[in-house]
Formats: sequence, C-alpha cells, structure tokens
Amino acid sequence: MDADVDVIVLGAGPAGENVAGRCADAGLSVIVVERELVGGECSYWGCIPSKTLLRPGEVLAAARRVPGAASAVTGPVDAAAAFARRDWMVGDYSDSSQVPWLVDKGVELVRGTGRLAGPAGRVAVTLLDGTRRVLTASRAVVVATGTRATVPPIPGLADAEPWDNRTATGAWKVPHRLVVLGGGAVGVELAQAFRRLGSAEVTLIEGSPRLLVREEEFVGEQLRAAFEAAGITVRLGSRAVEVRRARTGPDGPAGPVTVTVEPVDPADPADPGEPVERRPRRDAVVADEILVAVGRTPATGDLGLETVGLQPGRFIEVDDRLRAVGVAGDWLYAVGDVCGRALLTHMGKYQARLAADVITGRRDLAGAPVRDLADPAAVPRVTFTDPQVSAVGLTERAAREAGIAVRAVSVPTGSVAGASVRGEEITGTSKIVVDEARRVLVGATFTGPDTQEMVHAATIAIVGEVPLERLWHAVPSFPTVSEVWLRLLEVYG
Ligand SMILES: Cc1cc2nc3c(=O)[nH]c(=O)nc-3n(C[C@H](O)[C@H](O)[C@H](O)COP(=O)(O)OP(=O)(O)OC[C@H]3O[C@@H](n4cnc5c(N)ncnc54)[C@H](O)[C@@H]3O)c2cc1C
Ligand SMILES: NC(=O)c1ccc[n+]([C@@H]2O[C@H](COP(=O)([O-])OP(=O)(O)OC[C@H]3O[C@@H](n4cnc5c(N)ncnc54)[C@H](O)[C@@H]3O)[C@@H](O)[C@H]2O)c1
Repeated sequence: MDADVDVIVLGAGPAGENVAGRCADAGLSVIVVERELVGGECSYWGCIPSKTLLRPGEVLAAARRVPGAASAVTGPVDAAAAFARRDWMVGDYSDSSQVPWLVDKGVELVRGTGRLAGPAGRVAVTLLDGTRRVLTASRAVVVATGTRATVPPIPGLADAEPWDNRTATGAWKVPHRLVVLGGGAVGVELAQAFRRLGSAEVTLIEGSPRLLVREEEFVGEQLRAAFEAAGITVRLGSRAVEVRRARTGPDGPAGPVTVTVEPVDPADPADPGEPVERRPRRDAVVADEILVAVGRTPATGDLGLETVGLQPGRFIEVDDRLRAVGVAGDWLYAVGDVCGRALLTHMGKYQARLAADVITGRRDLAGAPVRDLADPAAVPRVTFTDPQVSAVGLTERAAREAGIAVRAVSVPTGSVAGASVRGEEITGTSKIVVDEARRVLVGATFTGPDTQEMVHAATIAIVGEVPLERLWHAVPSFPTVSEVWLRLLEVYG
C-alpha cells in the first residue's frame, strides 16, 4: 500500500516545526501532528512568556545602575501592563500567526494526538473531534512531543493546586507570597520575575547545595547573593516533605498553602561557616501559591512506544544522527526535549535541522552523513536572571571529570571600561576553561547583566576549535564588556 507521505512529525513545538519545515524545503511531503498549539511549550508557556515577564524588572534594574537615569525610576514594575504584554507576545494563546509558516512550506498540519502504531512508519491519530485516522510515512517518523512539568510525589502537593510553568507564566495576578520548589532554570527565572513583579515574599527551596547546580560553582553563589539582596529567601540543601492547602469548606475557596521543609540530609552536619539562618532546618513556610519547578517529564507515556519495542514514559535515547536507539530500520527519530539531550529550544531546533538532513541524505563537506557535534560539548545556555548566567560547553569540573587536562582563568566581568560605562555595580565573573593539550577552549561562563550576547563568541571559539594563539588576534571593541576576552587571555598568559 502506498504511504500517505514521506515524513510524519509528532508535535509542532520548535523542534517539530523545524524538522517538518526543513524536510519540506528539501522537497519531501510532510505531515505534522499537533494536539495543542503550533509553537509548543516555548512559545506559549516557556521561553517567550517567562522572558517577557522578566524584562520590565531587568530594564528598571539596569536604569537604577546608571546615575542620571536612576532618579527617573520613580515607581515599581507595572504588573498589569507586563501581563498584557505577555498576552500579546503569546498571541493570546492562539497559533494563528505560527500556522502560516508551516502552510507556506507545504507542510500538512493535522490537529490531533498522534501515537506510534506498530510497523515502521505507522501512526494513529485521534483527531480533535474524536475520530481516528491512520497515517503512514515512507521515510521517517520524527517524535518531537516535548516534555511537561514534573510534579514530584510529595504528600499533599497534587491536591494543593500547585502552579507549574503554564500556570506561572500565564498568571494574571501576583501572589503576595510565593514558594518556588526547585532552583534550576525555571525556578530561578520565575522566582525573580515574581519578586520584581511585586510578590512581597518569595521563598525558593532547592535540594542541592547551590542554585543552577550544573553550572560553575560561582554561578550559584552569585545568584544566591543577588536574590537575598533583593529579598528572596533561598533555602538550599532543603526539600518540601509535605504540602497542605487550607480550605474554607469542601467547595470553598482555596486558602494559603503550608509547605513543610526539611534538610535533604538531616545526618549531614551543617556547615559551621554558614550563618545559622541559612543552614537547612525543618520548619514550615506559608504562601499563597506554590510553583513546582523540579524538572521535566517526557511526553512519551501514551505515545505507543511499546509498539516499536521502546519503553513508554522515558526520554527516547538517540544516536548522533538522532535515530532512536533500539529501533531497527532507521525510520524512527527523536528531536528536542523528548530525546533528553539538552532541554533547550535552540538545541531542539539544531537537532531538528540535523534530523532533516539525515532523512534527506545530506552530507558534510567531507562527504560523510551529517551528525550531532554540539551535544554535549558545545551547548550554549543563558539563564535570564539578574545577574544573567551565560555559559557554553563544559564547566571546569565537568571537563576534569571527562579526563581533560584543563586550566581555567577568571576575571571580574565588571573590570573593563565597557562595564563601567554601562553603570555602577556591574558585578559578575567571566571564566574560560582551556584544554591544555590542544590549547583550545572547552568551556566559558559569563555572569553579569546583559552577558547573553557574549556567549556566542565563546560558542564559535569552542566549535571552531580556535587555538588561543589565534584568539589573541580577535580584538574586542572598546569600550565593550567583550574586553573581558582580552583580560582572560592576558591572565592566561
Ligand atoms: C518556563 C520555561 C522557560 C524556558 N525558557 C527557555 C529559554 O529561555 N530558552 C530555551 O532555549 N529554552 C527554554 N525553555 C525550554 C524550552 O521551552 C524547550 O526546550 C522547548 O520548548 C522544547 O521544544 P520541543 O519542540 O522539543 O517540545 P515542546 O515545545 O514541548 O513541543 C512539543 C509539542 O508536541 C505536542 N505533542 C505532545 N504530544 C503529542 C502527541 N502525542 N501528538 C501530537 N502532538 C503532541 C505538544 O502539544 C507540543 O506542542 C523553557 C522552558 C520552560 C518550562
Ligand atoms: N533560560 C533558559 O534557557 C531556560 C529557562 C527555563 C528552563 N529551561 C530549560 O528547561 C529545563 C527544565 O528546567 P527546570 O528548572 O524545571 O529543571 P532543572 O532540572 O533545570 O532544575 C530542577 C531543580 O530542581 C531541584 N529539585 C528536584 N527535585 C527537588 C525537590 N523535591 N525539592 C527541591 N528541589 C528539587 C533540582 O536539584 C534542580 O536544581 C532546564 O533543564 C532548561 O534546559 C531553560
């Protein structure tokens, strides 16, 4: 029997859209199946609304650092205007502006829930009206179904109407008191966003000893110091063990939520150097809302993975050509969050471009099939807090653990004239990690305001394996913050 199309893509988030678009550009016929909105988590409940809600506070903080501008900042962030701007940025939760991009490329959009259905290339779709349609692809099926927020099995949590990234980024009110569970990227960004939007009390509870624990150690320390200076309570090495939402009756309105907090490891003696108020302890925090930001669960629980020999509910492991490991015939691919490599929009889009190139048989300059070179060695990541955290590649610790003999050097981000021109109290650290054998960068981290635009230079240096001797001739403009590159190379010697 003839197949319906060359390629079927499940999920039209950033990864799914891009694999579909690139396959269509190469002349293949493509169907993309989407059960919610074209654009996915990033456009409506992730990157875009969170950055939009952070931006007003960031601009006011930047102005307050500049004598001459600071005195003009006479009021707080206008939360209602910020929420209205958020609604505009997410297209009022309609994908009508995103669908034409797919249509223009000739991609057919099928609205419904897709499921793998046995033999290679077969997908069953439950359409929005409940009817069922079976589709077949002759070349490939690409899974790009993303993730959703993980809700851990903490007693009482699920019944306490917790916020997740969707509720928080879609909020129309600023809770007076907010508890944030998890100090990863979602937790730190949204804790700061709500504090600056006007929450009087924000308490962040993180199980690890640091915020953003996978970054360089100074990152977590600087972020904690900035948060505490801004009135956010940071409780590290702590976990919620029980959550209770007060109610005025069986159907009455929800009251405050009480979160019982404990040290992660009560047997672990508190660091005597740590001030008493910062040491993990058992007590209760009362708040109006609790935001759960402890990680992501892949949307593979009901995807028919068992019909192709894979285990449901897990990330789909892929090889460096984005083909699902353990599935014969090279027809099943996974890109974006669902493959678990790097849960970032730009990496999902990169994987999507690569998968499309593999499917269409594109070759690299040496004539070999294209493959993923960026995961995990050159993944750029920006956390849009103040101070911003902008990093790429390996941390010093990760490089050493990978057996690379490295030397790392750091300079204060505020040590160059470009930083002083931007304002007072520009703090932060810039650090490079150098593979001593090859004399090339394997990692870089920049903290400080507006470092987001500095990380791509480091990405190019890492991916291009530019020798340090050559980097010396890449002259940063004066007076820019990029002059930290010059300082770093001088310190390196
Ligand atoms: C609060 C927050 C802020 C973030 N900020 C950033 C940021 O600043 N920068 C960054 O790079 N990343 C950020 N991320 C991460 C980013 O959102 C994800 O990496 C990105 O959305 C992943 O894209 P994806 O296409 O793989 O999956 P998704 O965006 O999750 O899209 C998957 C799509 O598949 C659909 N789908 C699922 N199952 C099915 C099915 N069975 N049938 C049909 N359709 C299905 C879903 O409806 C969805 O539209 C953030 C995440 C959060 C939660
Ligand atoms: N600016 C950005 O690029 C951006 C912003 C937001 C999210 N993201 C992406 O989304 C992904 C998911 O973010 P996330 O923050 O949900 O997950 P995460 O894995 O980055 O962080 C979760 C944090 O929660 C902690 N944690 C887990 N269980 C806990 C518990 N019971 N109590 C207290 N702490 C607990 C973990 O130690 C960890 O620090 C990130 O990996 C990132 O790739 C990116």
